[in-house]
Amino acid sequence: MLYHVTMDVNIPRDLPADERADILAREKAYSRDLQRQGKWRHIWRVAGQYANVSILDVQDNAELHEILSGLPLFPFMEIKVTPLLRHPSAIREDDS
Ligand SMILES: O=C(O)C[C@H]1C=CC(=O)O1
Repeated sequence: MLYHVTMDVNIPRDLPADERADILAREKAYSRDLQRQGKWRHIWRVAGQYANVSILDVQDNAELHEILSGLPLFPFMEIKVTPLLRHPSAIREDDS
């Protein structure tokens, strides 16, 4: 199943710099691993915001929840999920 996910990040200003750097490094590795697996298909920065728009391709709601709640930045994110399905007018065969 495909999901459109928006992640707004809000890291507290008083988080120690080394802790922040550690979380960001773990977040990057976690996200890249899922991209290599094909589960995190797209990630885009939202211009002018510390936020991203992503497309995830996972088995079901339970797997999506497991992945999102495992994000190192999860405690500092507001996440919105929209489930997607193929549009009847879509012409790309390799995109569902
Ligand atoms: O920077 C972000 O948008 C938050 C987060 C999501 C993946 C990643 O590497 O960082």
